[in-house]
Amino acid sequence: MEGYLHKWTNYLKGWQLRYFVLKDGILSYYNTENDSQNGDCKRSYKIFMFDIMVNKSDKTRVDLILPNEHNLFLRASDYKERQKWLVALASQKATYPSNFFQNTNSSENIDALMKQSNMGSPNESTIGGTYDSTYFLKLKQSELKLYCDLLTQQTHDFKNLIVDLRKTVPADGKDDNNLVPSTSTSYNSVMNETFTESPNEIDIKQSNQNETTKESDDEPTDIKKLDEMSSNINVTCDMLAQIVRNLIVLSNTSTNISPEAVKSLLNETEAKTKESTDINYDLDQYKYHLYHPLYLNQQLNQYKTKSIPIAMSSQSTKSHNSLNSFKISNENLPRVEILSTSLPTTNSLSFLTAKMKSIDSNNNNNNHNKTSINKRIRHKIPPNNHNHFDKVSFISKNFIIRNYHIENLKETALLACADPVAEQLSHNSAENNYSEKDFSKNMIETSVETVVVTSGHFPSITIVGESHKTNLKNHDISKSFFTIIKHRFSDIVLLENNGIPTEYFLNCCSDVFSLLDSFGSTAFLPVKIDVYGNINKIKQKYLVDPVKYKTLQAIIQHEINDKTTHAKNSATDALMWLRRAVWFLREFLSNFSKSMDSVMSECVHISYQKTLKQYHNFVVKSIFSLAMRALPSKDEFYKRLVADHSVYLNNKSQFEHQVMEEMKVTVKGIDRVIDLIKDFYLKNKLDV
Ligand SMILES: CCCCCCCCCCCCC/C=C/[C@@H](O)[C@H](CO[C@@H]1O[C@H](CO)[C@@H](O)[C@H](O)[C@H]1O)NC(=O)CCCCCCCCCCCCCCCCC
Repeated sequence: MEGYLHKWTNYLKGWQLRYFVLKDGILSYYNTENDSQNGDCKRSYKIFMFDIMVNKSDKTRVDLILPNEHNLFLRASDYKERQKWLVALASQKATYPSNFFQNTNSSENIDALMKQSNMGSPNESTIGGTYDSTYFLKLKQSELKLYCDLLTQQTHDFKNLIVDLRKTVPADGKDDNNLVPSTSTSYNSVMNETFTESPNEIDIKQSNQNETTKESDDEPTDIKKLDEMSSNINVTCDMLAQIVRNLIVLSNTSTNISPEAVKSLLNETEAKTKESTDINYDLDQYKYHLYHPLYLNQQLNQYKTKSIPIAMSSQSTKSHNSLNSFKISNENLPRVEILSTSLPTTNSLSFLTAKMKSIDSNNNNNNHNKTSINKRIRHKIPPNNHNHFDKVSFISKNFIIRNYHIENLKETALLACADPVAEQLSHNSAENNYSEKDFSKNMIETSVETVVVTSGHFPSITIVGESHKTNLKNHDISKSFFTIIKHRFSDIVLLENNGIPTEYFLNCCSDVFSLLDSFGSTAFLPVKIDVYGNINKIKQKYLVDPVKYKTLQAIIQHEINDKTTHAKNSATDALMWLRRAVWFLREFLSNFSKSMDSVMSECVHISYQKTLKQYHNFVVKSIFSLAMRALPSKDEFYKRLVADHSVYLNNKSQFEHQVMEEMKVTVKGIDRVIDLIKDFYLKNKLDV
């Protein structure tokens, strides 16, 4: 959904008209509609962070409340428009819950995609297994809350209106107390307040005329208004009843619900959501800001200093050591926002966490320390680097963490270095006088350096993540999808007895299949649902006991011992299908990277025939045909794989060579794991 809304700025500037776009859980605003088309975004917010409130006195207002932080007050052109935004916001909040943003592709992602597909093309989500009912519960709960609030407000208004009407026209219908002239203003003000979309419809002049004329002329307007109001209440009640029915169904359902049930749940409210949320499964750059590493990078390149928050709280650093163990939290504190194409390394995050803790405890114990940190740092910031500062986020009472995208890494690194050389460089950078050599030397030495810097009111911590740039080989034309994804099959480190690390393997799958998102067509949705459904099933199992299930083989062995390999939603079944998907991918990459002249559709066809086709009935085969028709062209495909389009356009063949090499490396990495899985399955007489 998108459109103009007034946004409260401050007492000086008041309400300002801005163009808002709500999509994929992100509310972004622009100065004008034109700016939205050019991607000139003023700011973006993740909707899950806000409480959506209906304003009690202004029926055109939606208040987005972020406790202890920035609130967003919006005003629609009229009541109906406000209602549409409310429903759209609430629906998006439920569709994109906080942990949706955690990984490049989380399981919630699938649910959201599934929901979108239901809206766009109802039949497409009915393939594959079952879905987790938690998502739908959350969705319905959120809807329930919104409609309860609305109903309360509407009935309250209704009651006020009746009370006011009673005062205006006494029970016997005569204005014995001659109240009409004096109360008409109050009556009108209530009506105006209640029906803000058409305040002028109440004719004040008319109401001041003699009683006979007034009563006969005003009555239809009153009744019209009362009708309108009661029908609004009716709609809200219907919605509520529907949601309650959904909730009853959900509460009687096991944790998994069938695609049919999903369909009926969504179809019931389809009319409402379709109209209000206007979700298309088209490419949306803001979505990629959040979870697609390649697109994130592209956007950052494009918008330089625009902020793209990826929020994670640092709750679980102790027990796990990968980035995925950082959970998004709905609470405001503590939270770390990382604004970087290259997410900080595990080391840097642990370092940061430790640093935060020590700074916090220092601050709590000793105010003097806080002051000295501020002082020490202030003079280190080159003045002209302020504009590189991105979005801020509280991580503790006193501190904010900022990170910088890769384009600013030079400045970041320079700013972040605490040693004398760095300080010297920092000064140089202010004059744009540093050399690349100095910089790279410095980068290596200080790649996880942390320093406290100040900007504005708050002291902040800057961490410098590992630069992917430094990973690039000399001949690399541009970063590709393969260099940017965080988990690569080729990087899998096998554990004892050739154990495949569960978490890393699942992350590899998530990352690599995320490219499908960029294809943009709903035709790939069944594939995504299937793949991520299986990833999720295994993940669920893994999360029960990450230590016990640290390898894929351990999970399957456990099911073998428990004789649950054939149970519904078993990890054994999920891994079998996931392996088949990866096998298909492997074949495709292998075929594609054989020659510069390879044809996309041929490669897909051959790979399909060799791998998946044998397991598919005619329905699934027809889905395959559908996906084939939506295949991107080869050129498009390469564009999806390149971080910097302009570099690609000037060096097409070099980039294509680079990608082909990277594909070959990926194929080798995949081979290692899918062979091990196959061996394990065969050894245990499991279907593979
Ligand atoms: C270049 C892009 C080409 C894309 C072409 C995609 C063609 C795939 C067509 C197949 C559609 C399959 C849809 C779903 C089918 C399911 O019915 C089937 C069975 O599901 C399983 O059912 C079990 C119950 O019976 C259930 O327990 C289990 O959980 C469930 O999985 N599933 C499958 O057949 C698996 C299909 C996987 C398809 C993977 C395709 C991956 C395409 C990847 C392309 C990535 C892009 C290239 C990236 C290159 C850069 C790194």
